[in-house]
Amino acid sequence: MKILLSGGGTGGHVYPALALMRRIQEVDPTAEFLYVGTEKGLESKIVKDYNIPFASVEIKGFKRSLSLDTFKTIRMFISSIKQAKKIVKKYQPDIVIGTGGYVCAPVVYAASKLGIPSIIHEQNSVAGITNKFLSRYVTKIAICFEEVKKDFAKYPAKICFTGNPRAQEVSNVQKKAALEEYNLDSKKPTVVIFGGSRGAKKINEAFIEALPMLATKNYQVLMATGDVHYEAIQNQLIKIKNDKFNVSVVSYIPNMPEVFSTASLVVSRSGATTLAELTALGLPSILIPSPYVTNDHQTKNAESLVNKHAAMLLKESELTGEKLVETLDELMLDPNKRQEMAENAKKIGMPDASDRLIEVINEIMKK
Ligand SMILES: CC(=O)N[C@H]1[C@@H](OP(=O)(O)OP(=O)(O)OC[C@H]2O[C@@H](n3ccc(=O)[nH]c3=O)[C@H](O)[C@@H]2O)O[C@H](CO)[C@@H](O)[C@@H]1O
Repeated sequence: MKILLSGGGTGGHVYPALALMRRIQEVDPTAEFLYVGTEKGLESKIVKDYNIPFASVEIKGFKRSLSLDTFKTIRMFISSIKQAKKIVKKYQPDIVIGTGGYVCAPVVYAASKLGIPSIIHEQNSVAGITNKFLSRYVTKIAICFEEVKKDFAKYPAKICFTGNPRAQEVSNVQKKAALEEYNLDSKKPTVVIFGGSRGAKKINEAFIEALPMLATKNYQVLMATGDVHYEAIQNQLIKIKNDKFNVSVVSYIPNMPEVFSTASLVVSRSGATTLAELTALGLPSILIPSPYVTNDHQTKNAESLVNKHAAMLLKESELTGEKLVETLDELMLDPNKRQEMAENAKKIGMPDASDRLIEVINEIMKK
């Protein structure tokens, strides 16, 4: 079977496609893959480590307000459909799977116009613009939250509840000492802090403010700042650093499933793929939704855990260094509370999400 995958912009759209690919490779080693993304998105970096061919189309997202740029973007979108059609015709996939981000729009649309079956995977509790646009053209719509059904209300027969493939991937990872490569001790209670796949300025600022307080704790911290913020953070660290710090700061954590397997608590944005990982593993978390996303969907994502006592919510508007440490202490000094949260998180996890999605693919292929 030849499968064309497309998803991009941020890690939350890329990792689900790659997790699904890895599971398909396990059950069908003869399956072939092509990944289509953009050169500028995070996918061009991430996919390199997965040993599959990568093709790119040139496209950018639409800005909300109308300007001269809008016309350029429309021209680029039309040209990206032509590029995508060329790629699809050449590769001749049996099925095309889009996991969100604007790059999917021309790719999945082109596939549908060429009569190739397709699936979109919506990770969030509120559908993205690209997936809403594509819902009309695709064969199936795979979802992870019941709440998102209303966004695809015109096509109820296409909807299938699968969960996020990344959930299955992380839950199958062998627990191992992954923290030594970050100069930390895998036996010590550890908090992992990151602001989604690209980092979050406000979380980084609170972390810097919290740093002198964190240095005195009996738990350790692994912090990922995001590539674009790393240099600025490094400069700040140099100013305040002393040798006693049990804190490690990196720009990105490439082996997150392994790191999660030894973490005691996670502090992060509430991107849907991260939440799928936390619930599959049963990891307690403090969620700081990004207020800068469409329809405030990260708050809705976070609430789906918080309402079930599976996570704590901390609003970005209330985030300071002191508040961060106070909230961390509340959980890190109370293992019972963490345990309760972990159990509640695990109850909502979907550790068979890839298998469910593979079943949908097989059903389509049979027809
Ligand atoms: C600003 C924005 O539009 N964010 C969206 C984007 O977020 P974003 O890309 O941040 O998505 P998620 O939080 O869902 O996923 C991040 C992924 O990157 C991984 N990771 C992160 C940091 C790191 O150092 N190493 C690493 O491997 C995480 O483990 C996870 O697999 O896609 C998500 C999924 O559609 C949406 O819910 C988010 O709202």
